[in-house]
Amino acid sequence: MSSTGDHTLAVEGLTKRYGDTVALDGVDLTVEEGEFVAVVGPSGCGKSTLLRVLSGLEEHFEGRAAVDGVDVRDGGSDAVGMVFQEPRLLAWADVRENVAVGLPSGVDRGDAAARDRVDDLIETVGLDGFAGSRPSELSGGMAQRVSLARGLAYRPEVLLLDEPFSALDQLTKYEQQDNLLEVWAEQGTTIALVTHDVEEAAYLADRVVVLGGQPGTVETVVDVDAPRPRDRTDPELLAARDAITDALGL
Ligand SMILES: Nc1ncnc2c1ncn2[C@@H]1O[C@H](COP(=O)(O)OP(=O)(O)OP(=O)(O)O)[C@@H](O)[C@H]1O
Repeated sequence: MSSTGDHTLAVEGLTKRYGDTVALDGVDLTVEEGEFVAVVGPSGCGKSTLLRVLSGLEEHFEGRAAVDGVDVRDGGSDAVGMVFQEPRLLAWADVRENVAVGLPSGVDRGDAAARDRVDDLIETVGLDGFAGSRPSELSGGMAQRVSLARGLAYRPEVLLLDEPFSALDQLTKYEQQDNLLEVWAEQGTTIALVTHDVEEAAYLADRVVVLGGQPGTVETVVDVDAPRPRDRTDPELLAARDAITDALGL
């Protein structure tokens, strides 16, 4: 993938209503090219809604949302990839086919390089040996990793991730977080990641946006200054976690 856009995310005065429910209320957020931003907040504060607006899935909202320099209402940019909270796999297709769906259009899926790319991704997410399995044969955590591999297959320049590791056990979660950091470092991807996990947010992100309450507004933004590659026990990470936890009122 390569786009002519600026690989940024920009939201200004974003208000999103569902009937009488105000999901987001006047949210401003900018993510610079190559930056990794995490969004945390209590259940129902509008985190998924924010990603849905950015990915062009919501038509009706107030304010402005642009991805890769393109207003989402103008069709958005094809440099954007999204990994949804639920894996949304094709039930009739095996793991290999589900991952291949994520390859950019125009790529011949039968091509040797494309097959290698898919196999590499399956290995990266720790599912070698399951390439021929159907979604019904996978655990929730395995299905979530297929979904992540599908999102990465596209090599998006801007990646929107909605709780991509929520169904994983702790060890697998750590492995997948580190894999994502490798992809991010190699490809210079701009990432916005929604998570409930404060430790995950602090470990992965350059900045953590804390959304508060219902409706969702930006409560505070915590800069995570710990050097990379990060050590999970770095005192700066622990301090960032405390700042996020305080902002969440936990
Ligand atoms: N399609 C919809 N129709 C009606 N209300 C909706 C819809 N989608 C979201 N909402 C409401 O908007 C608010 C924000 O929802 P959203 O899913 O964005 O929150 P969230 O922070 O991602 O929650 P969670 O952490 O539980 O996933 C909630 O009150 C929710 O009930």
